Amino acid sequence: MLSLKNLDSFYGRSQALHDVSLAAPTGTILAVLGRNGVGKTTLLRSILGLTDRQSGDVVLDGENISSDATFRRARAGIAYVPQGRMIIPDFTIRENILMGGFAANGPRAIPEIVPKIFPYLMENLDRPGGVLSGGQQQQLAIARALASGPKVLLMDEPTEGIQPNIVEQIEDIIIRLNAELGLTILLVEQNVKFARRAAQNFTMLENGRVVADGAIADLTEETVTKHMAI
Ligand SMILES: Nc1ncnc2c1ncn2[C@@H]1O[C@H](COP(=O)(O)OP(=O)(O)OP(=O)(O)O)[C@@H](O)[C@H]1O
Repeated sequence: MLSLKNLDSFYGRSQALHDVSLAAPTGTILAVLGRNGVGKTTLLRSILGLTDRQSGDVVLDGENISSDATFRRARAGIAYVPQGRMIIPDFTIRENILMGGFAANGPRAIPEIVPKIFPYLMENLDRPGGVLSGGQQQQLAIARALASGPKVLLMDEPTEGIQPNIVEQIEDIIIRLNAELGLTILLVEQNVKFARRAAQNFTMLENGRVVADGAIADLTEETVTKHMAI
């Protein structure tokens, strides 16, 4: 279980998150919803200690990791698939994947599930990451995150900017990673339809605060319109 208690988070003097509490039970998907700029990316970054300053608790499986350095949080089992993918274009696909292993203590290896879910990457390990399409780069970012052997995946708008015909494939992979590896996933999404398909629970943010949360089955269209319509 990953939980946040009364989390405040800051960039310089500017407070981006206010008193955020949430819980993602082990093996579930929690959708983090809200308009652009409400603090969804900041929430994921705060879990890894990547903002300038934060207070409150980040608790993973009963252990309070909120004063740990980022690399210790990664070693505790949290991996990040950032918005924009952030792969290194001049590194090979293999190097990009193995880079994720540096976040963990164990041997550096291509994770066992990668050939099953991303055969294209396995067949092209020596090609540079930069030649991949958006969808393939997203696969690579997910493979890199898996290389640290995580318990929790933080995913920031994983289908953003990806060709419509590939979006469903990425969505299916996310659902599979949860179902087959039992990964707990925090899924930042603007796509409510996918959030409803994948997640058990949701948290809605507005201006850096939680304004609604609960089981995704209880997320009403009224709440979506109120907090997500532009
Ligand atoms: N590095 C930064 N330095 C200062 N302020 C920042 C920084 N990153 C984000 N912010 C501010 O924090 C607030 C929350 O931004 P954040 O990127 O977390 O929102 P978001 O919901 O993820 O938006 P988007 O969907 O556009 O990614 C915004 O007001 C933003 O301007």
